[in-house]
Amino acid sequence: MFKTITGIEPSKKRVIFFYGLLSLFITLAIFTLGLYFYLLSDVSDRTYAAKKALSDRMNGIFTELKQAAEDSDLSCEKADLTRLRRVVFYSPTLKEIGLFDSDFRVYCSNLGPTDFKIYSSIAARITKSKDRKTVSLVNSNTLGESTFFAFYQRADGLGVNGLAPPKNIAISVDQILLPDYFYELTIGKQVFSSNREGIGSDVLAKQEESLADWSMTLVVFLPSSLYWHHLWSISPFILLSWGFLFAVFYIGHLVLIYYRRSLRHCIKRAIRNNAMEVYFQPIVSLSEGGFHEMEALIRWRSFRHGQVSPLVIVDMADRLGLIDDLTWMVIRKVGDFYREYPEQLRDIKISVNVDRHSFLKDYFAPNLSIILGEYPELKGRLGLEVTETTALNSAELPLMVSRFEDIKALGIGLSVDDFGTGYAGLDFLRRFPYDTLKLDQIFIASLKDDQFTRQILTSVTKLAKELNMELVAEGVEREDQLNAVRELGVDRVQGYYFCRPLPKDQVIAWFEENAAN
Ligand SMILES: Nc1nc2c(ncn2[C@@H]2O[C@H](COP(=O)(O)O[C@H]3[C@@H](O)[C@H](n4cnc5c(=O)[nH]c(N)nc54)O[C@@H]3COP(=O)(O)O)[C@@H](O)[C@H]2O)c(=O)[nH]1
Repeated sequence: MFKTITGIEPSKKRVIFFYGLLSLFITLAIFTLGLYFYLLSDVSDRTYAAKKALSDRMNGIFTELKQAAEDSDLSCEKADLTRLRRVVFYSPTLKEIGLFDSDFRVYCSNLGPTDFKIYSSIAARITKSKDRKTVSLVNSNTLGESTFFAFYQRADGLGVNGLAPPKNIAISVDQILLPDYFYELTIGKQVFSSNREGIGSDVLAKQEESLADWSMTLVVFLPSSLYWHHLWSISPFILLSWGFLFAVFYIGHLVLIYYRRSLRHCIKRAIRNNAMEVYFQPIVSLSEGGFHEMEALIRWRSFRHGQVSPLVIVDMADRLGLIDDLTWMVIRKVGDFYREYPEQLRDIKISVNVDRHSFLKDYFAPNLSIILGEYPELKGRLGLEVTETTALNSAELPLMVSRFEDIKALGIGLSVDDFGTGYAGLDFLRRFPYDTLKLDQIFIASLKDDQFTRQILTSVTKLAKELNMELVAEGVEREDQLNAVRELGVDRVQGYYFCRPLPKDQVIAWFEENAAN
């Protein structure tokens, strides 16, 4: 049995392999995807930051150009030259600055008077722009090929142009994007600054921002090499997380196994799976010398915990909120027993133990009626033994009387179990419509030698008879106890003296054997 069941459980090696693989898969999924999404968000944030820095720099350049244009006239006098030189001296970007007239002729620069015409295409863009500003990449005699030019024209036609090497402007982008990302910055279709040739691997993602005011576009590339580089650098952390996750899984697995093997869980599962057994103990009638009653008693042998006491089962079922499920299971098994041995059990009543508090529940009697519908064999034969383990309060008392009446209306007999040890007093017997009173075995054990017990039981017996209740003496183990019970005038007896609780086939065999005698 043990081998069969442990055979179902996966071996330790397989469990470790499974959780190892599962935790590795989850760790890799979290880190690889996490890194990918982190880089996507980073490239997007940094592209936006670069665009903002570029925009600030462009605004700075035009502020400088406006300063240079202030109070200028067309003379290129000393004051003009001084102003132009001061702007260039303090500018972080501009290397040269010039003034042009309304015909777009540059007549003055910080180097002195000059005379050349601005390209007509640029002049047209200045005229068309809404605030008479534009930028361009043009050759310059002083700064060489692809020099950055910014143009601003006042409303009266006087304009200022500033020259800068592209790297002076691109530095604001470089500071934000390098060395992680590659980018290309264009003005119109002309490439203004770019390092995209250096990518050297696949591009994992691309982010684009445009600065419409300056016709600039910034495209930023996320190279796959950056992704792999980061993944490699966090690999020790990945390994640690794998180990941690594996430990969490494995400890969780051990806790689950521990819980599944716990008595609490085993009892829960056995009740849910109908996996408990019911034993039956005959009750003998002394006057008739026969037996027409039995008590159904729960029995359960757990694979892990061995034979479990019914007291433990009942207590745990109560704590798990499964006490009623236990009762339904026992009653159905009694129904099955009648079905299996219809002939042998034709004249036999069987009683089942029920905690008194179950009767207070409003679904109890209706559920019982449903089970009687499922098992018509139980009608007129089923009895309930009410165990009185806790006291009833004043609100519960009248409710209990009405519940008892509902149950009796279903044709079910009611007995007071363990009379004398629970909360059932003499007053109870008068109030509740019990059919049978079962004297607890503790009194039977001391009946012969204890006069006080004898006196109590004599009055109880008298009262029971007055109330038309049947009496059963529980726990009769020896002949002297049987004689004492007989002397008391109790007719029906239950105890090891006659028969211990037995499984259904054995109790049927006992019946057949004893009926023959
Ligand atoms: N709510 C439910 N309670 C149940 C159910 N099945 C049992 N029980 C209750 O558990 C208590 C212990 O039951 P158990 O160990 O089965 O003991 C019963 C008999 O085996 C025992 N007995 C009978 N004859 C003798 C005897 O001669 N000597 C001796 N020492 N013991 C004997 O007595 C118990 C009879 O119980 P009861 O008549 O109910 O008092 C017990 O309190 C059960 O009620 C269940 O399905 N539901």
